[in-house]
Amino acid sequence: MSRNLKALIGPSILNADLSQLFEESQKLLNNGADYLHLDVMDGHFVPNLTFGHPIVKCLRSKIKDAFFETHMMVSKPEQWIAPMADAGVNQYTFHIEPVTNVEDVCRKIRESGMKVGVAIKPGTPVSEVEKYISISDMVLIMTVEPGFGGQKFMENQMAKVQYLRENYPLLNIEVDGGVGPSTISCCANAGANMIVSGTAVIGAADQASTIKLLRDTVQTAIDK
Ligand SMILES: O=C(CO)[C@H](O)[C@H](O)COP(=O)(O)O
Ligand SMILES: [Fe+2]
Repeated sequence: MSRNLKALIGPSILNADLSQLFEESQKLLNNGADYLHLDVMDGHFVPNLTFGHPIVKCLRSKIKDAFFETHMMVSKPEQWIAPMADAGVNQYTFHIEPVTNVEDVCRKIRESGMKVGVAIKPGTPVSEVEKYISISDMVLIMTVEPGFGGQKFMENQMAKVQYLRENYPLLNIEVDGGVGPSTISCCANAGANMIVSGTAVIGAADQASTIKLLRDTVQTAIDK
């Protein structure tokens, strides 16, 4: 795999104690998280609700320097670009499934100063997202049906990751859903370099060593 790639671990705070969002986030960063993955759900694209830009803005006011990725599980990603940029988001990752003009959304995200992530659900073919690689900074391959934390990792999604890694050696490929110590080798060997892990990290007795294990496993595969 290309040595120019970097293993990055972005814990998801979805299943954390959200009444303590700042403390939980700071703890993850103190324990070695490379970035924070913030799951935004609108109750329409997915059957669940979380939080939006006002909460992200509050978190940003207390955490100045961490990289924030918002995973936008929403039906109208275009609607939230400006508010999320204003809230201090660094990367805006959105699902392409409900969007008719993906190029337009990518351009608007970039113009607002954020990095662009494009995401697909397990049922969406990788060819659907491949079209947008040249105008994106990262592709997210979901390894659960989006909507809830704590679900079982879908190993059959690794074929998509493998295909992308073989064809795009320098692409940032993120996996999200059911990823933890027992499934990380699978992700690392397929070629993912950006790892979202929610339940496995939040619930770990030792967060720092869990984050380190995830990162070391992925970096070892990259350096092979
Ligand atoms: O996008 C998501 C769900 O839609 C979450 O990021 C994901 O589920 C992470 O949590 P876990 O590691 O517990 O699966
Ligand atoms: Fe997510």
